[in-house]
Amino acid sequence: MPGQKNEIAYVMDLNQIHYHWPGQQQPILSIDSLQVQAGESVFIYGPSGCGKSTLLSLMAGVLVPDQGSIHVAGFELSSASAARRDRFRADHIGFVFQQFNLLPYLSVIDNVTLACRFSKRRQQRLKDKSVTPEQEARRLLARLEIPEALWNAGVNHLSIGQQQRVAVARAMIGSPPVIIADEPTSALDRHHRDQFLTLLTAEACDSGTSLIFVSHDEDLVRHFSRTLFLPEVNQALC
Ligand SMILES: Nc1ncnc2c1ncn2[C@@H]1O[C@H](COP(=O)(O)OP(=O)(O)OP(=O)(O)O)[C@@H](O)[C@H]1O
Repeated sequence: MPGQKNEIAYVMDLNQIHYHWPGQQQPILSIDSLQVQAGESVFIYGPSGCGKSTLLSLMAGVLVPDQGSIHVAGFELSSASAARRDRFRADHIGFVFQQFNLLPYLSVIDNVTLACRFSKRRQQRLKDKSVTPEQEARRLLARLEIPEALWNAGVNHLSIGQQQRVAVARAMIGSPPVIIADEPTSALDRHHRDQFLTLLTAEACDSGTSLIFVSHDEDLVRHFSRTLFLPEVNQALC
């Protein structure tokens, strides 16, 4: 298959990446090599403005690098068309954004199952386990400690912390090989932040999903199996 590597060694494999935003002279990112293995949970941290969100957008195929290659689960995302990247992302990458991007006019359950409606791959993975999207949404919501009384409510009835966990359930449904999370804990107090990370990393570990999580908050390091300080990996000036 075009764009497919023969041997899938890494869930995320970046080589010789350069990226600069339009209108800027200097690249914001210049990374020789960065790999994430299947099942790893990797914490990427660094100061504000050092390029963490830009890196995640490249990993998710929202942006494409000026140079270099990005393979995700063996597929060369960096040379694929925009439409192919969008399809690949829906099937293989769960994205948890800073603002969660939940749909306010849908219930909690419908927000979670929506990810399956856009992806036959996610549906198929659930079918292989003889589970419906609704059953899996219920399992994930229970696992992430969303009270059952809220499952049919609109998402705007939920606290910020609950909305974050719904966003995680939506990212995880249908077992994508990788979850990418962009600083989703910034609005939480220390207790709720630790509780959220414990639930997120436990579910990722149990489902064999790799987790790539960025933050400027070094305190979160202990929740992850590996830590990267982005300014050390990034040869571009921060
Ligand atoms: N949409 C954009 N257009 C142009 N330049 C951008 C854009 N987004 C980010 N940048 C530039 O890239 C730099 C890195 O931004 P990025 O959001 O990746 O950093 P970050 O490490 O995630 O920061 P923070 O921790 O504050 O979220 C910014 O300083 C900015 O100059």
